Amino acid sequence: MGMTAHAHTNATPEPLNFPLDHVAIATPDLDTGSAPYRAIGLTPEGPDEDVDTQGVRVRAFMAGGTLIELLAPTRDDSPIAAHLARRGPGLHHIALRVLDLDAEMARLRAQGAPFLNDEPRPGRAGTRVAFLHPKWGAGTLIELVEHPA
Ligand SMILES: C[C@@H](C(=O)O)C(=O)SCCNC(=O)CCNC(=O)[C@H](O)C(C)(C)COP(=O)(O)OP(=O)(O)OC[C@H]1O[C@@H](n2cnc3c(N)ncnc32)[C@H](O)[C@@H]1OP(=O)(O)O
Ligand SMILES: [Co+2]
Repeated sequence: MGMTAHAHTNATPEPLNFPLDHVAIATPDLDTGSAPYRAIGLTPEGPDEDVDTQGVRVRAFMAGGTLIELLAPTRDDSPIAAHLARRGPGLHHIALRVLDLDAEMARLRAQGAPFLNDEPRPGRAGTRVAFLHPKWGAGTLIELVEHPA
């Protein structure tokens, strides 16, 4: 079916800019936060990962092509510890995948977008990440994430 729809049906698809990479959920405890996703039938992708520069431990569940990431704080000064204290557990941020993080940061900065970090920072699984302030994000903390080549 559909063989005539595209001239290059079997070609590797071009990687897209801005697909939804992950949705992140703050939890005081990864097992507690994971319970609903395990009950639904998802299983974690590999082992939990500590991202020391963000003060978080991450457990990722693949849901279709998008991850649901549970984030638990590993330090008192973790942004997740602050979030849990002020806003409680639940949705924390969304992350959009970009092909060239440095280029997207420069482009958005030229429009006045307020990045929370001056330079890209290490994220889970060898990624580089940058965050935009939730006020600018119309109430949502937005992350841009670039995967290793
Ligand atoms: C592992 C890695 C990966 O994906 O690979 C990760 O994701 S690490 C994920 C963890 N790392 C990060 O989140 C790093 C970036 N985050 C931060 O810098 C911080 O957490 C902020 C987002 C700036 C929030 O810190 P803080 O609340 O102290 O800032 P602020 O006082 O300027 O708050 C400004 C306003 O934003 C609101 N606000 C705070 N956190 C929010 C959130 N997650 N979603 C939506 N709104 C939020 C506050 O209630 C406040 O609103 P009102 O003024 O109306 O009260
Ligand atoms: Co994230």
